[in-house]
Amino acid sequence: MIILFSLQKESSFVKAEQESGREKRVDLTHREICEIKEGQALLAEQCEEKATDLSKGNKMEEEDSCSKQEYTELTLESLDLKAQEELFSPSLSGKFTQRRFTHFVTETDLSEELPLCCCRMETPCSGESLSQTEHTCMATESVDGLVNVLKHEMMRPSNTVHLLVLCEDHRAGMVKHQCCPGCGLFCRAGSFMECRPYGSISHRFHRGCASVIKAQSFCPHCGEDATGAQEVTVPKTVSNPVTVPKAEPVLPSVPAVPAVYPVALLPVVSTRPLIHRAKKTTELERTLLQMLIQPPHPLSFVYSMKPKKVKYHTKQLYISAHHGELQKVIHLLVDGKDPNYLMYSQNKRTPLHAAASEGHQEVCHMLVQAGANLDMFDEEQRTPLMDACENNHLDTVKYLLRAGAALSHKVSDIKGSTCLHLAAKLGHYDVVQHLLSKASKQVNCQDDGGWTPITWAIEYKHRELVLLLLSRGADVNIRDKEENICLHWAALSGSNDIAQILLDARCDLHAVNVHGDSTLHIAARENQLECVTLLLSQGADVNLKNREGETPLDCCIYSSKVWVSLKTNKKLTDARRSRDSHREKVLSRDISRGYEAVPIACVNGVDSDSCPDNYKYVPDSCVTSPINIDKDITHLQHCVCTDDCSSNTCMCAQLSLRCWYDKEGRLPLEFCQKEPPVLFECNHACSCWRSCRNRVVQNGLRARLQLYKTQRMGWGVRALQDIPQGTFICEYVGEIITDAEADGRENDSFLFTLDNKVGDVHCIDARLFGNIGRFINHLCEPNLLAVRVFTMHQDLRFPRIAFFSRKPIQSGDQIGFDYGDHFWKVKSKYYSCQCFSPRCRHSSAARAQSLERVTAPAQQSSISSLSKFNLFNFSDKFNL
Ligand SMILES: C[S@@+](CC[C@H](N)C(=O)[O-])C[C@H]1O[C@@H](n2cnc3c(N)ncnc32)[C@H](O)[C@@H]1O
Repeated sequence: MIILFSLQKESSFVKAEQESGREKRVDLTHREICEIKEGQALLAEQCEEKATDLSKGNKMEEEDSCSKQEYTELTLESLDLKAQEELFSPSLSGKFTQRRFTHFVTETDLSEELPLCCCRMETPCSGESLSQTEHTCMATESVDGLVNVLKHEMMRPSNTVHLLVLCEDHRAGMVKHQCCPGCGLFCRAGSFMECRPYGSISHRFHRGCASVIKAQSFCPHCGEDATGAQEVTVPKTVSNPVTVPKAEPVLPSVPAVPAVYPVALLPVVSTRPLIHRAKKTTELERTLLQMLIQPPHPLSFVYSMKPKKVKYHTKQLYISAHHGELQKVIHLLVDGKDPNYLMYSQNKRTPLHAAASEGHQEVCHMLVQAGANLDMFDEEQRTPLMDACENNHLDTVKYLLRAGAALSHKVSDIKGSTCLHLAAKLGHYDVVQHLLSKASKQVNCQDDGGWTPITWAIEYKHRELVLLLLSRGADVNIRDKEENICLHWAALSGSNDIAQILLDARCDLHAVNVHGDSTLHIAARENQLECVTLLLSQGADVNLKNREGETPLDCCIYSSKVWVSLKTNKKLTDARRSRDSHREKVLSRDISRGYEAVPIACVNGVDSDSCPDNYKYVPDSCVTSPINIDKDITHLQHCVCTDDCSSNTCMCAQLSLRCWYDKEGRLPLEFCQKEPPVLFECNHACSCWRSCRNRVVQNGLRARLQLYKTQRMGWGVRALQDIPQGTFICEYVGEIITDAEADGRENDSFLFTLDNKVGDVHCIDARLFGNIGRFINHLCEPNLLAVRVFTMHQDLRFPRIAFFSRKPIQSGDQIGFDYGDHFWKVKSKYYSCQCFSPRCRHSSAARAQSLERVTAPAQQSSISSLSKFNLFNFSDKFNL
């Protein structure tokens, strides 16, 4: 019983049950025999005949029931004598004999052999047998086109010519290889080719005949290189030749007659042309067969079968072929029964179908020789070769292929299967291997369901066959009509080790079919625990939904082991995904695009936001409208230092009372953080070197920082190294705009006021153009200190805003400065501070408290003194 499962759920399973051809046919055969027993004239006649045979002591019954093995032994015995004779005969080439003998005792694969002669293979024809035929030698002498008929014995130089009844003289000539294997004419006079491989006996043949039997380059007798053969001319000695028109030596016009040799010894040539030339045995064939089967022979029961005047129905040919009754088959063929008879009650199968499905190779050969069509279809479009493949008869498969049977036919009634599909389905390893050796391209041939041979091997768990097919190029990702791939089928059949093999062969674990079912859906639905475990371990998605919205968990049996396994995996997967979602992803290696001396990476471990890209990173402040900054070099105060500007005599340092930077370039611990002085660094008008100590901010960013996503403050900046107090961290860079323009800007979250108390007020807006400073958040306990610094110009309206570490900062700490009370006064309407410092002054709780304090005048002064440094004069701009 073959059940073709659809991979769809139970409700939509397409189950197609079909009777296996073999089982079905066997049943029907029995039925037919029963019918016959019930009174059909045919069998009655046969029974009667058998009874008569038995009473006469006829051995036919025993012979019929003789097993194939017994038959082989008998024939081997008889032929062994021949082989031995050949082996030790001084007249034969040892090589030739060895080839034939080896061939005889080993394999039947004659297709690879040279088409050599069989001049020494006599049919065991005794004088007694000949008494029933005409006592006429059928040998024909060829003397340059003239032929002369001579006397008796039964031989032929090759199977391409008829068996000839020969006289003793011609038998001797045949044995001496004087008969041309191409045309069967004796070469004793006239011109012909002679090959003398070993000097003693010459092998004779016609040059033209050699090409007819495809032996142009070698002697058709011994197989030796024919270039050494010579053309010789022997004077005519025969007095009364029968004159016939001169003609090129050609093959006999009738098909080759089946000789009663064991099939293993019969040279097999493609019988296709013969099949097409003759559907039925000719009169001549029948005569010769009759001659062969008439005489009893001491070595082979084959020849002991006596002719009986029995009239068989052609059906008997089918039945005998099915049962492997070789003699009977021969007898029936001689009797003129049609080898292509269609057995209507058996799906229009032919006798060749019957013999092939049972592996009766020798019967097949007889039928083929008698004109049976190798590629005859039965009602299911099934050929004899398919039957042999399906029933694992390797030798018969080999024979039929050698004889020319086609491999690529498809069976229409069983979903377009080829021989490979049929053999793969049933796990016939050797047959599949042989078929692939003959037609490797068919390895991925799809049947009507879109299934390839490997699909069938997988479904039926033929592990070794799967490996074989993979090694021969089977594609594991070919999709069938439902878009399943091989792994779906392994999941369906629950074949864990095959699934592993397929995964190793890069079968797609995540493929889904037309129903959206993954391999895990299939394994879960089929309750295949081991497969489920394997697929999960390989990373199959336990949460994947099919077209109906079902996950694998929804498909399996509730509380089953598969369910527990999937449930556990789901929990672990969900937990891992949750963890993964928090794992930081690097969104940018360097947001400064190389403009800073150290790269600034951007990471996000909080959400799926990508790197901020709504601004342009610039390393220095810029303008977008005309702003007149005094950069006149003659207006610059500068030093004339000859040292490294570390002394108090440095003019630049004197501007800010002293050089504040220590030799490490840091602000000293005593630097006033409450009211930081304005710093004047040396400039290009100075006499000192560019490397003097009084240049830090102008040297740019040096600390290793990272832009990262905070939990509650949007993007923020953290240190990636421990930073000592007083270290320059970065500048607040942006677009320099007038205060009036700043007031008109829609987004005021990035404004830093440069309130200098000396002239026009300007701001730095980092909203559209900015550096890492624009991401620094407010901390109520800030670790940064904002300091005004002048470097290349000294226009007091436009100080640079430089952040220094107010205290030691540890690697990983968020850096932040105090935005000032005014900022929070404005922004607290929208949000509160999220710094979560114990001393947070702008959290919602802190704000509520401060509202209470507003009524207490004593504390108001303390607030105003605190806000002095970070005083926001107007709006929500950061202020120094
Ligand atoms: C100069 S930006 C700082 C970078 C900003 N976090 C971002 O994602 O672009 C200022 C904005 O950051 C947010 N912010 C800064 N410090 C904060 C704090 N302590 N609490 C809540 N929000 C803060 C506010 O939205 C504020 O308007």
